[in-house]
Amino acid sequence: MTAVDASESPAAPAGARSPMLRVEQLTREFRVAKNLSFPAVDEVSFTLHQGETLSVVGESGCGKSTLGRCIVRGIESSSGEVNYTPPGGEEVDFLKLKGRDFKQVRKDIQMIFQDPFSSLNPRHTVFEIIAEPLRATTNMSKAELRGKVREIMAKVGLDPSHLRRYPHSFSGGQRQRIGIARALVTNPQVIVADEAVSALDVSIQAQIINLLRDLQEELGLTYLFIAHDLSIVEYISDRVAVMYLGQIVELAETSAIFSSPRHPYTEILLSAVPQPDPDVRRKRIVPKGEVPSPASRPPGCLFAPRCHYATERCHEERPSLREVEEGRFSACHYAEELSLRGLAQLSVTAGDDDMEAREDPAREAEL
Ligand SMILES: Nc1ncnc2c1ncn2[C@@H]1O[C@H](COP(=O)(O)OP(=O)(O)OP(=O)(O)O)[C@@H](O)[C@H]1O
Repeated sequence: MTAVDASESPAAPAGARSPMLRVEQLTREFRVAKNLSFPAVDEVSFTLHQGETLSVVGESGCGKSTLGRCIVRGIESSSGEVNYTPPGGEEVDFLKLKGRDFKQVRKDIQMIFQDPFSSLNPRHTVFEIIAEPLRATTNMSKAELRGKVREIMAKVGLDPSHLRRYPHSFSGGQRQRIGIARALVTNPQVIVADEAVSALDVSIQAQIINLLRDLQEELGLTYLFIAHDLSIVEYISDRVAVMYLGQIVELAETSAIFSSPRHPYTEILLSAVPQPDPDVRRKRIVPKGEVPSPASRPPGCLFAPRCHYATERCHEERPSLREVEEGRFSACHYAEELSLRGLAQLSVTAGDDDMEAREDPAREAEL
């Protein structure tokens, strides 16, 4: 388990914006057999600041969606806190709220889902879909609801006169705009966007990403952006959290993550990102072995069985997520040594041999 003291919860560097969502030791276990459960989200702690975009990345199954759904209370958490500070208000633990207090904060924390095809009820009109969160959290009259829905449709680039249409008459991009309108209709502060563009064509992805950025600027939104496309993440994020087997293994500002990762898993993820410059290509680092089953977790560092740099210590002692530099957090015993290498040293010009890192004796000797 990652042991993160609440006082060292990963936060942005000093001078950054005020904390809006403080996630503390959030855990969600799933039962896979009668006496066997595993933490899909494992004592995750981080702070989301007002107006920032924090992206959560990691390979399929690492717990990104479960984390997002726990934060918006789409599913119950097993333990932990989601402390929310409304603008000008007092911090509350969203997970503990009930009744009117719950509804009040529910309006402020909304989610955009991945698939605009399956997440919209095909039997409901656009009006019914977008108005639903308002119906659940307010007592607005039908006329008020209609006015609000029209207003938000226009804001996300939909024609307000289409509010009686059904989802099937819209394209993928337009459907995602409907999903965004539904998330925005309650005037939220925090949006959890779970793979919000990955089901869309590339040209449409750019439009939706730019819409999200424009809305953030106009409305002062705070985003938790769950994604696996690192090119989009680099473009959209202020900070990036890297997840592996339910835990955050690295968290830092975007430029720091992309220029000099401080965790071997981040290094591997980045080595797979296509380079825009055809004369420069990165060595693709191939992790050892398979992703371990989430239910059979190794005793030491969770990544050690696949890590090219793992030592005996890594197999025995679980590293906690610690601040290795101001605003930079890594759960690697050797994070400081990694900083000396980083991906800059892995860049090679086209034509060089594309070796796996484990075959490079010089790299192995560095540890
Ligand atoms: N309802 C469930 N019951 C049991 N296990 C689940 C359930 N939902 C998710 N899991 C498991 O929890 C782990 C995390 O899943 P999750 O969907 O959060 O990962 P992810 O990183 O979002 O993956 P993807 O990018 O593929 O959506 C996986 O091992 C998944 O199989």
